[in-house]
Amino acid sequence: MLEIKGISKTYGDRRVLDGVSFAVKSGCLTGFVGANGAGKTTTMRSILGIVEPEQGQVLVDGKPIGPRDRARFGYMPEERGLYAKMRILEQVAYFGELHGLPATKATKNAKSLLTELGLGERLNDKLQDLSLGNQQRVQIAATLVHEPQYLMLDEPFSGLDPVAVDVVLSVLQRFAAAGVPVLFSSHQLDVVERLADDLVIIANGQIRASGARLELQAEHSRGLYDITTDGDAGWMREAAGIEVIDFDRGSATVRATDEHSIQALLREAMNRGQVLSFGPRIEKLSTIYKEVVR
Ligand SMILES: Nc1ncnc2c1ncn2[C@@H]1O[C@H](COP(=O)(O)OP(=O)(O)OP(=O)(O)O)[C@@H](O)[C@H]1O
Repeated sequence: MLEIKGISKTYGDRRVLDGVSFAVKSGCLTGFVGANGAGKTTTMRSILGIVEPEQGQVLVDGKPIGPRDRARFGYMPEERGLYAKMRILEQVAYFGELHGLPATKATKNAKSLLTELGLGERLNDKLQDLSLGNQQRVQIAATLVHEPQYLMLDEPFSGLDPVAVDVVLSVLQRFAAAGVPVLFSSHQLDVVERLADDLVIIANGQIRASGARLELQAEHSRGLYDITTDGDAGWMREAAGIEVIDFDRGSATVRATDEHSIQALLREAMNRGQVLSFGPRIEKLSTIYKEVVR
């Protein structure tokens, strides 16, 4: 497990990280979400020791992180740094060797990762001859080639088509399943909602929410229901203990103050006509995000 405890960083008179604390659990994909400039990259750089925070510490399995731990990290920075004219297999293997792998092992890992990422037919192509999405896959292979035991990726899914997102996801899940803590930042909330086991939401250098995604969604969905009737649902606005959040003719999203109010609403709806569908609503991450960063 990777723990970030009370990290603060100031540039000039701007505090860009303010007591940032969260954990990245082994075996989990943790999505790191925040607006531009919220502090995601600075947090990742602090974990890696590229940025020196004034306060706070990073713990690896309960102990302060050291250079040996950092050598076992895989980090994919926001600024991609590959060689345009180098063949991709050679290039990924080279990154493996830079991390201390023997040449044969580096080539073996590079080949199997690139193949897993769907580039098995392109091993001898130069990077510059690949589409941007495929170049991104190569960058991911270069991040993973030395079999890192901790993973941090800045926007690994940006610019990928839906099939590529799934390919990269399955590779990251394989690492997570082997016990690797995986932290990835993303602006694509729909992608994070689908992929992340845990969530960390940062705004203005402060952590606004963190923990299991499903728990966070359940917490923000308490008392929320979707109901569709065959008539006009306008009467629900007057129902006791009910707040209508959204409304479109026969359909409404409501928040009930208690169990009794929602049961009464359902009975009344059935008295008035047909209830076509009814069920608890799980709040979307994009809505929760807007609520917690406000
Ligand atoms: N070396 C630096 N000197 C001065 N300010 C910096 C430096 N690095 C980052 N900042 C500032 O710190 C804040 C946080 O930046 P950071 O790159 O961590 O945000 P981010 O969440 O990664 O944003 P994005 O989603 O746009 O990548 C920003 O206001 C940025 O301008």
